[in-house]
Amino acid sequence: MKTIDELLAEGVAGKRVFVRADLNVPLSGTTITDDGRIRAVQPTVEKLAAAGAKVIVASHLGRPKGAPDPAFSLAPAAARLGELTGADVAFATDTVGESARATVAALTDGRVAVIENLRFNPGETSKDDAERGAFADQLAELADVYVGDGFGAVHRKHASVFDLPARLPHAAGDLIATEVGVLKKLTEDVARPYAVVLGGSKVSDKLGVIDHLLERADRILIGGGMAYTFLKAQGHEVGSSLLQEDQIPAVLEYLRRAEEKGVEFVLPVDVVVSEQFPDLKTKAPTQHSTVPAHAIPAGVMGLDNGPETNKLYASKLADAVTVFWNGPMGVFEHPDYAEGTRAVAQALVDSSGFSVVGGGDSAAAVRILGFDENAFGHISTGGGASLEYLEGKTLPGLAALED
Ligand SMILES: Nc1ncnc2c1ncn2[C@@H]1O[C@H](COP(=O)(O)OP(=O)(O)O)[C@@H](O)[C@H]1O
Ligand SMILES: O=C(OP(=O)(O)O)[C@H](O)COP(=O)(O)O
Repeated sequence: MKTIDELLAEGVAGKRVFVRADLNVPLSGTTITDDGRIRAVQPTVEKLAAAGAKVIVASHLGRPKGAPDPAFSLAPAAARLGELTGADVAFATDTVGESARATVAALTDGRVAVIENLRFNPGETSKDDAERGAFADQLAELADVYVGDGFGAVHRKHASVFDLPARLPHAAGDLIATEVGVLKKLTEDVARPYAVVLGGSKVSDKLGVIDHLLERADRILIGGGMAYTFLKAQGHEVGSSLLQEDQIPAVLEYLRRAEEKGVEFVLPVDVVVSEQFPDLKTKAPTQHSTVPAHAIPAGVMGLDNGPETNKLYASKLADAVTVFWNGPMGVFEHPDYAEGTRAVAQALVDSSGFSVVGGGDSAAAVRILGFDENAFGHISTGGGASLEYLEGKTLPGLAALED
């Protein structure tokens, strides 16, 4: 992979450089609740701008349905990038249309523009190679050089991640280089016990990693929205909790193999439940209670690990020498459901082992809950991306930068 410094040595002054970032930041309305992913790509953007490039920053945000949707606009992220870099950042209100073309044409050397959410175009995420390729062709017209630095999205075979770098001279940005450098160590000989904590809500995306973890980890702790498919598989009712019913046979197989291999599987023993999903905008206090994980009443949903689970998980992490954690333990965005996530973060801070926290929301959670980033071994901007990297899968966005 060509590094950004090698690219700079070749000279980028006056060139239009397309930076595929991951600016998929958590928002409350139009307010960014954690800007970590923007800060993470800032060094690459600033290096290119300082070298006189015309920098075009592109990203997805959320999962819009292939059409413009103001709720998923990148405008707040563009404004924040401007504040962080202390320079004007132009914003194009489309991705490959008139606004993008005019915005890029107006860029002078050393200036930066952000184009609108790539996923407003159906070609970005299409499974059809030709449709993705056609969108990549349009993106390629905007730029002379491609820099891949959206680590959080490198596991996606999307037009801007996979097809576009094949059409332009390309290099990897500093963020990708750092992320791969740290995660690579976890694929080599890890210091044991090696514990992995999995939670969050992208259950169908992430359950598959357990297949691999059964060969690597000593302990697997499951929480957050991931836990209920396991509890259901064990025969417990889970009310209206997040559930991936079609994965129950796979989960049963994971539990069986874990026992066979002596991998310790740890599930919540109690959970915090409520009849309704909380309002994350007003954060209004909710009616909630703690129940045993094997006795979740009908009509309620599990929204956090309970206090007994928090103690149990802290004890399982206390002597772990290597820990990888992806996915919050609850709906941490609301104070009534943040304790499980806080407890895992605190356990990692208290432990002397090496901990990697990965994922847009997990990384945001530790910062929003007030933990010092430096208390963790590494905070990765990618959840799904880091899990798939650890699995040893070929990541489209890294493979595309190889040659
Ligand atoms: N029990 C739960 N039910 C529903 N959502 C949950 C639950 N626990 C955690 N979540 C949600 O999971 C989201 C993060 O999941 P995910 O995207 O998989 O993590 P990451 O971005 O760290 O990879 C958070 O927004 C959080 O509110
Ligand atoms: O937030 C992201 O991934 P993550 O939640 O696994 O960290 C990335 O921006 C990828 O987003 P996607 O899972 O909608 O493709």
